[in-house]
Parts: sequence; C-alpha cells; structure tokens
Amino acid sequence: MEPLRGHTVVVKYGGHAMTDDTLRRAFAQDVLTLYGAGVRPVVVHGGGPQIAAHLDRLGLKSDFLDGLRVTTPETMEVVRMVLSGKVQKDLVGLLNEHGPHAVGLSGEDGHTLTAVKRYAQVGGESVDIGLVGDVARVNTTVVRLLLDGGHIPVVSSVGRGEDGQVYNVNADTAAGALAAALGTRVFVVLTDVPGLYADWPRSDRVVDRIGAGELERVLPGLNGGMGPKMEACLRAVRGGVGVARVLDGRAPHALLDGLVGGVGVGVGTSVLPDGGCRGV
Ligand SMILES: Nc1ncnc2c1ncn2[C@@H]1O[C@H](COP(=O)(O)OP(=O)(O)O)[C@@H](O)[C@H]1O
Ligand SMILES: CC(=O)N[C@@H](CCC(=O)OP(=O)(O)O)C(=O)O
Repeated sequence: MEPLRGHTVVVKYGGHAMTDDTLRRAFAQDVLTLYGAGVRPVVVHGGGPQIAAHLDRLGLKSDFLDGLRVTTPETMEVVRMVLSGKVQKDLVGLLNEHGPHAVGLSGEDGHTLTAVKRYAQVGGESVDIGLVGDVARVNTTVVRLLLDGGHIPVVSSVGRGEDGQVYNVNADTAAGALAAALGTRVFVVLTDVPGLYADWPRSDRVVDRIGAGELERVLPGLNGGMGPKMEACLRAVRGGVGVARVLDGRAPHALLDGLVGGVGVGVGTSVLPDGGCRGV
C-alpha cells in the first residue's frame, strides 16, 4: 500500500460486489483500510441491477443498446432516485458505520459531471437512446474539497447537461472520466468477470495486460457491458491515469488484494498507458 499513500484512487464499484451482503461489507472494509493507510479513495458506484428491479416493480420496461440503458424521462426519474437516493446512501451508510468518513454526491452536484447527449452505435448507425449522457466536462472542485477535508467521496453517475437536463451516465464512463480529471495513479473497476476475455464468447482466457493502442484497436469489437468498461479504462489512461485495473469483484477483498498484489500478477486485466505502467 505504501506506493499509494497520499495518492487518490478512483474505484468503480459495481456488479456482484454490490448486491451480495458479504461482498459489500468486504468492499467497505477494503475502502476503509486504504483510507486508514493514507490513500485517498473516491468511489463511483453503479446500480444497473437495482435500477432494473425498481423499474420492474413499477411495471416499466427497459432495454440496452450498445451496453447503455435506453432512458426515457420516466426512466430517468427512476435512475436518479435509485442511484442518488438509494444505492449511494446505502453505501455511504456502510462506510460510515465507524465514523463520519464518507460523503455522497451526484455528478449533478457542483457541476461535477457535465453531460452531453450520447447516441448508441448499432451496426455503424447512431441510435437515439434518450437521456443517456457522455461526460463532456468534469469539475473536480467538490471532490477535491472532500478529499482535502479527509472524506471519502461517493459519487453517483448522474450528470447535468448545459441544457439543464439530467442525464443517465454509465457508471464506468463516469468513473473513468473522473479518474482522468483527477489524474490518479490508479483507476480500479470491480466487475463480475475475472477481467477482459481475449476472445469472448469463444474462449474465457483473460487478458493480463493490454496497452492503450491495442485496446483502441479491439474496442469496437467488444460488446455488452464490457464496451463502456474498457472505453472508460482507455479514456482514463489516455487522460493521464497511471494504470487502469479491471478486477473480479466476486472475490472478497478483490480491491485490496488487487492493489497490494500489483500489476502483472495474474489478477484481472491491467490497461497500460502508451508509455507503459505508471501506477500499481
Ligand atoms: N470480452 C469480454 N470480456 C469479459 N466480459 C465480456 C466481454 N464481452 C462481453 N462481456 C460481458 O460483459 C459483462 C460485464 O459487464 P457488466 O455486466 O456491465 O458489468 P458490471 O455490472 O460490473 O458493470 C460480463 O459479465 C460479460 O458477460
Ligand atoms: C446509460 C446507462 O446504461 N446507465 C446505467 C447507470 C448505472 C450503471 O452503470 O450501473 P452498473 O455499473 O451497475 O452497470 C444504467 O442505467 O444502468
């Protein structure tokens, strides 16, 4: 952990690690261990399954295109409520069981994430998927204020457009953009697979490490949730992040084990910047 002392680490928290109670607690412990060791964690959380469950309860259907949820104004209300009002608050509560460490904010707050409408790319065509946003700009003022005040920022991936509209931003995208804006040494993405499969679905061999140039070449061929995830990693390392690590959040303490183990020890997939690894 020593190489990370005093450094900011952005962690995208999602997948199974978020729905299983034992894994949730292990994740919170890991974040607090990092914090206790002088690392400055920032958590950006997902919540796709929780949004789906709530939409279902309300009898609203939702589809995904290009790994992104088609978001009507009605869906957007649910996304905002579930992410900022439920998932974020539950996580902050868990992190604050032993002290007033974590503070929740949405990308809307303090113009942290300025969003711009994003279209899905399907078969070479741009398709309108409603109120889905990409991150056009990040304002790190509030996140830095919280970090400098000794807090753990917990950020929901909802953005505000310059048109005043609220946008649903994929959480991987939001996390990668925030990591790049903060210029962190490491960006960690917890997910439900061991890493990037080299030849999915034909094989489940995991890519140990991949350079930004190579990732850029394979990115258009990635589908499902892996597209936005790897795009976020690419954006992070191209934006100055030292290394992006995709780790299997189904393993308890994946975050701490991954960071302590370091790059290239067969844990998950590491995305390296063009000039080589500058992180752990
Ligand atoms: N090349 C690939 N490598 C790994 N997973 C892939 C790949 N292509 C598609 N996938 C799918 O992407 C999923 C991960 O994305 P997603 O479900 O959005 O994760 P999360 O919930 O962690 O954000 C995997 O469970 C897998 O089914
Ligand atoms: C545009 C878009 O797809 N937004 C996502 C936001 C939440 C998210 O990304 O959650 P996970 O990380 O758990 O998938 C959604 O509506 O599901």
